[in-house]
Amino acid sequence: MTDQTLIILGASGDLTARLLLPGLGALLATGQVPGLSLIGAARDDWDDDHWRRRVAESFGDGVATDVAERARYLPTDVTKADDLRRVLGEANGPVAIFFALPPAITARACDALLDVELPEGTRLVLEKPFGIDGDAAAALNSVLARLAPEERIHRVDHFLGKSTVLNILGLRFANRIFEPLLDAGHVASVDIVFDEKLALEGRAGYYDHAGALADMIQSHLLQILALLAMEAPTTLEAGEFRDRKADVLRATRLWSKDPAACSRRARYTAGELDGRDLPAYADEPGVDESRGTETLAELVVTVDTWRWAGVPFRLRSGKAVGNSRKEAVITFKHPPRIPDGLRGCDQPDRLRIGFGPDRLAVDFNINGPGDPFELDAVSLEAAFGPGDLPPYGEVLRGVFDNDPTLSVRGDTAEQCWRIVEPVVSAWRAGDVPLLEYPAGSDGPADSLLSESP
Ligand SMILES: NC(=O)C1=CN([C@@H]2O[C@H](COP(=O)(O)OP(=O)(O)OC[C@H]3O[C@@H](n4cnc5c(N)ncnc54)[C@H](OP(=O)(O)O)[C@@H]3O)[C@@H](O)[C@H]2O)C=CC1
Ligand SMILES: O=C1O[C@H](COP(=O)(O)O)[C@@H](O)[C@H](O)[C@H]1O
Repeated sequence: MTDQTLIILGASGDLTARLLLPGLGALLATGQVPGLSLIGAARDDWDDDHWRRRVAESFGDGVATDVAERARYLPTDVTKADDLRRVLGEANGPVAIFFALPPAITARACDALLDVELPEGTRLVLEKPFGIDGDAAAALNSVLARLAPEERIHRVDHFLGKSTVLNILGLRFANRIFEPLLDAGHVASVDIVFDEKLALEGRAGYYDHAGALADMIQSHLLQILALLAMEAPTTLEAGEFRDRKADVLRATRLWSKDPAACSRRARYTAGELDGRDLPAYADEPGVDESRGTETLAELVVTVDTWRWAGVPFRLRSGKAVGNSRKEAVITFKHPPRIPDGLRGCDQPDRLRIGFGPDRLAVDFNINGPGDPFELDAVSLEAAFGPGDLPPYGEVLRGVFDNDPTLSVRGDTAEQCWRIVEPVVSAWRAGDVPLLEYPAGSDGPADSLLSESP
């Protein structure tokens, strides 16, 4: 049994309670991380008992009770080196430091760590968005390089821990029938959509500074794009897998030189969603309306490679959307020639990879009942098997195994900012209007996604 310690900076936050601790509980329940101690740190004036109750509630009944009972909480300002030194002084064995903090605070905490001696083998685990823009991401990478070697820096993107997202690899590279068709010769467009019913949910402190573009598209959806567009790696070992993803993101740029033509931004107004009356985003507690933060973003990019040049990849994510649509849709070109006499072949073939519900569907045209020359659109569906672990459990397994495969490499994090930066500048300059949509609706009418949900 190897003793080690997980330190969670931002222990009182939403991420820690809702996703990180349940993921850790599920991982601990497998017995794969024996000897773990847990330390929580945030500015809140909590004590050990308060933190232990939160940990036990998030783990669930009877899960890793020894870890919950021994957990420590230290009131901490993570931007102060003395506070961080005190927290590290309580740790046993090698340490993993999880920054469950808003990105600007993470950067300040890393600066503070430069004045602290870190135990041998320390792993640094950073949340998305990585930095607040490209310059900040580059600066943060320089600081991190002084704190730990790249293989011990885990830039978390929990979408890479979702079994449905990882299924893209199996679907593409362990089957003969789809992969030969995935190129500009056959594919008309690729849509990656993550529309949520969730609204702000009390997260103004973080979200009002990030917005949908940084919160979802610059991070999660570009990672999905990388998996959908990458060349086949010979192995899923970290070095090669991350190289193939980096190839795609380096080749990705906006569809047009005019950000107004290839981006949309919008914000929800008051509305009703599943019986909940939601206030307008601008009226949510903690929101500064003058920031003009978007709650829905769309972006069209091209992956400028031999395989994909000319295929639009349309990325979209929105909050408080009535129809929770979470999927990647590959739309194929029409067949080059349909014999005269066959009717009803208007729908293009589509491959749909659902991220909730987790399902795979192939839409195509076959004989319907009755007239054999009249075709109907049908869908073949399969459910993806659930993963052993929730996404954060999967991500943490990589951290404890010292395996960075599922984390985002430093250069890739900077590329993701490079891709969205012309849009960020155009939005800041007011070149793209901030549209509105009622909460509970399907989003703004002026959408870049031609296909209706
Ligand atoms: N919530 C989610 O669904 C997800 C969040 N994330 C990422 O997780 C990160 C955190 O988000 P979230 O948990 O929602 O944000 P919250 O605002 O809920 O939590 C932020 C945490 O940081 C702490 N904090 C802030 N400043 C300091 C400081 N100077 N010293 C010590 N603690 C500090 C806060 O405690 P206090 O202010 O009391 O000190 C709080 O515990 C973000 O980068 C987000 O992108 C990623 C995936 C999903
Ligand atoms: O990172 C984030 O992801 C969630 C959506 O992910 P899910 O796994 O909870 O479905 C999103 O709601 C949140 O705004 C964002 O920060």
